[in-house]
Amino acid sequence: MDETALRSALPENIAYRVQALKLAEDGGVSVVLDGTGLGAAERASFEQAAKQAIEAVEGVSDARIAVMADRVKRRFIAIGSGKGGVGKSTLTANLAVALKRMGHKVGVVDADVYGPSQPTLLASEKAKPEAIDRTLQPVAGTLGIPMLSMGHLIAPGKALAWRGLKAAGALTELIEADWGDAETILIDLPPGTGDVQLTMIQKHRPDGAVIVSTPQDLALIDAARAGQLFETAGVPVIGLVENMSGYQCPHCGEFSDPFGQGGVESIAARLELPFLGRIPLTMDIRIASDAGNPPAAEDGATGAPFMAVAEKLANWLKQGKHG
Ligand SMILES: Nc1ncnc2c1ncn2[C@@H]1O[C@H](COP(=O)(O)OP(=O)(O)OP(=O)(O)O)[C@@H](O)[C@H]1O
Repeated sequence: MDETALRSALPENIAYRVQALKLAEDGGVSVVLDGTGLGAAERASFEQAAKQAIEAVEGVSDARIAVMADRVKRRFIAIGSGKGGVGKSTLTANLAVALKRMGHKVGVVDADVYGPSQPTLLASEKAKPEAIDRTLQPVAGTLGIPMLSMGHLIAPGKALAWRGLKAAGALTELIEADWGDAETILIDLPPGTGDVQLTMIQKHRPDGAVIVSTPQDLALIDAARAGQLFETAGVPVIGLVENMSGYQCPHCGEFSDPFGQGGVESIAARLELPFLGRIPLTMDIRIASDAGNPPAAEDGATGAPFMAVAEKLANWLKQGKHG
């Protein structure tokens, strides 16, 4: 029995992760495995399988297995808005599926304690996340995107009792969950600039923020305030998105601008922040998103504006700036 024989005793999916293997004179074996991309449950089962396989080799007295921690470089991107109901959750879900289709390893945290809607938008309402060693395990949403939502933790109708410090604590649990190999986590923040946002900024410091607003004046003022909160805390604002921008009547085809148009682009220019694009107000977006099938999951005109914003975000992620 030698180290080569011990390596070949390991199952193939474990053998290629061996970083070091040492056989001591007393027959004790230590193995170090690379745990990149493995969740807590997989790490535990790899550890057990490796121990069993090595200890089954004749002459081995004992096997000690160490699975090294995940070395994924992970970035958190906050999606915020000044006001509620401007489409922040819809944008988050569509950006997640768009990024996923572009090959990104993406995850979603729904931190919107006031109206957690990602379980609906990403079709994971029935899922119940488990905890392993007190670490939450994300559930699979649309296109298999790993996700966790305040909605998975809070019983329906109990959201009010969760505001303030409790919500901020829950946010930490969601952020520090077992994100496996996900490299980009989009965080759907509650609207405004309250406790959850402050915890996000002070404790978890996202790598960047996207601000969404409708074009009407009141929403714009609040969006500018949300943008400034991030900027002041040193969190780069990746850019502003104008949602519900222009409406085409499905009957007569005429375009109208119920909330005005171009307001977000001009406020972005005034604040010297990038403008990432506009998403029109369409019935298809609402129907598809609310049915757990965000339009960006498929090719077509409805999903195209989300894909365009996602490309700008992807560019920022690649270069740390806009190309
Ligand atoms: N571009 C759009 N066209 C049509 N409907 C939209 C569009 N964007 C969002 N909606 C609809 O508007 C409603 C509010 O959107 P959403 O929940 O994404 O907003 P929010 O800013 O996340 O709200 P909250 O304050 O609850 O967090 C939803 O019913 C959604 O389907």
